[in-house]
Amino acid sequence: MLYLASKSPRRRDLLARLGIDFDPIDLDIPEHRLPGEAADAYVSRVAHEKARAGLGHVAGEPGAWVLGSDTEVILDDEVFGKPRDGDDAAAMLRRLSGRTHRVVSAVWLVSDAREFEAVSVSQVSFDALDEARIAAYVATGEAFGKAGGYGIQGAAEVFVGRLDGSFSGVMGLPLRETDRLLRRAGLLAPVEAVA
Ligand SMILES: Cc1cn([C@H]2C[C@H](O)[C@@H](COP(=O)(O)OP(=O)(O)OP(=O)(O)O)O2)c(=O)[nH]c1=O
Repeated sequence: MLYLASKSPRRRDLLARLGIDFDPIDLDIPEHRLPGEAADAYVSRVAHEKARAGLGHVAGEPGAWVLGSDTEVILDDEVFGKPRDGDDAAAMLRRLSGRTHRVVSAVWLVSDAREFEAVSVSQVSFDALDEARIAAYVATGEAFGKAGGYGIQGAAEVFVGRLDGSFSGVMGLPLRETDRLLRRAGLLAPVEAVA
């Protein structure tokens, strides 16, 4: 049985697109970067902690696998998590305006016996945003609950001049990488080699 350790409705929708049955597990894992911890290592650690905590939830169930994921926006080694409030969201968008940032999504698939990780890194270039656009976007409410204070799958897509990477990865669960993990674990059939 596969479990998804996530409260995120987006992750649930994305995983469902891979055509695999799973049950979601609601968890609240604290997300705090440790002093001196590299940004990418932090994303990986949090995703791992989510997956491991999910496994703790279903402890003892034979054959249980748990998927956990974390997504962060990273600019100049600074990690932008989910905004605290509207001012925080506007401040993040001001910093992202006219620049290219990275979006890192780490995915861990864990069982009692084995663990696999995949990481998706995307480069996202934002157009220059003026105060009126930032205020209008924050007023839509879309910024909340999303790393960096924006959702590429919504109205913020118009800010994106260029995306080099994975659209689903930016949204929270990179589908190609997750599909590969599930195949490595034997939860989906291996892909036949094409001659
Ligand atoms: C950059 C970006 C992030 N996001 C979302 C994906 C993640 O849900 C969220 C980052 O927060 P996360 O801490 O990765 O995830 P979460 O708290 O929403 O869910 P859970 O820990 O229960 O799995 O930001 C978008 O939906 N669109 C985007 O364009």
